[in-house]
Amino acid sequence: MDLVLDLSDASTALSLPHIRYQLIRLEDTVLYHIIERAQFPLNATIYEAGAIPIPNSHLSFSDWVLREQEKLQSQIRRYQSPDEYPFFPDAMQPLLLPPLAYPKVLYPNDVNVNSELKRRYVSNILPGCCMKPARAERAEAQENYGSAATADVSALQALSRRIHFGKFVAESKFQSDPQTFIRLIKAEDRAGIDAAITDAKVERKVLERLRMKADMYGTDPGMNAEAPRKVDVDGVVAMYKDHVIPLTKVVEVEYLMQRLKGTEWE
Ligand SMILES: O=C(O)C(=O)C[C@]1(C(=O)O)C=C[C@@H](O)C=C1
Repeated sequence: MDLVLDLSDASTALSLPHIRYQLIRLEDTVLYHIIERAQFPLNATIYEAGAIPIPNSHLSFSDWVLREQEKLQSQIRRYQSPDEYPFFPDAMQPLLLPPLAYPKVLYPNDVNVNSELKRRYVSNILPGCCMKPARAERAEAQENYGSAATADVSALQALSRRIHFGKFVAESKFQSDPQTFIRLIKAEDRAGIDAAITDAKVERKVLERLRMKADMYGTDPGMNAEAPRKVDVDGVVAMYKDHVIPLTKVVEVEYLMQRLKGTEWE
């Protein structure tokens, strides 16, 4: 799979402006896939295990589609890329293509917040982003079950990639001030690490820009300016404010907590 971060040399890969540029670019990817998903009703049935019978599986329909996609994509190197993490690590298959040699930019770690992301996606993000008239009037449409689950795969993968980019942000911040981070990590001071990686001004800018993008991308040129947007703009902002940014910070903190393992930092 393509890696949007330029890994050809480690200093570019870990430059904070470069990483932030990629985070901004990923906003477009996330928004695009959420807009695609929002054209279908919520279809809560597809998230309920057992509601749609699947031979030899107890998974919900949506989970089954995601797991099968991951099985396939694992064979074509998707999860070799250091910014891609599976939702179903147990589904990984042997590679069909020869492995790629990515330069080692990140410190070895097992941080993966995808289970929590998927839980929040189903219970909060999706109900918040689907348009309200669609929620009320188009409660279920079984003819869209496949389309909705397919759109979920793309949306979840884009969100996961954005959130796990936190590892590159954390590595960059660590390298710019190792002494501070080593002290906090050794003290297991997660709250202190969280405070050290937080930049409230950048977060405000992310949310302002996202509101403008959701409003713009959710409108067609020539459409009546008052017409409903293709996606719930407040829902999109809440998705980032309450879930995407907080989970990115969890990834940053947990990555840093593992950053000194096996090293002899003094
Ligand atoms: O850009 C950064 O410095 C990040 O750590 C990323 C991010 C975000 O998720 O957008 C998270 C924490 C910071 O407070 C600001 C922004």
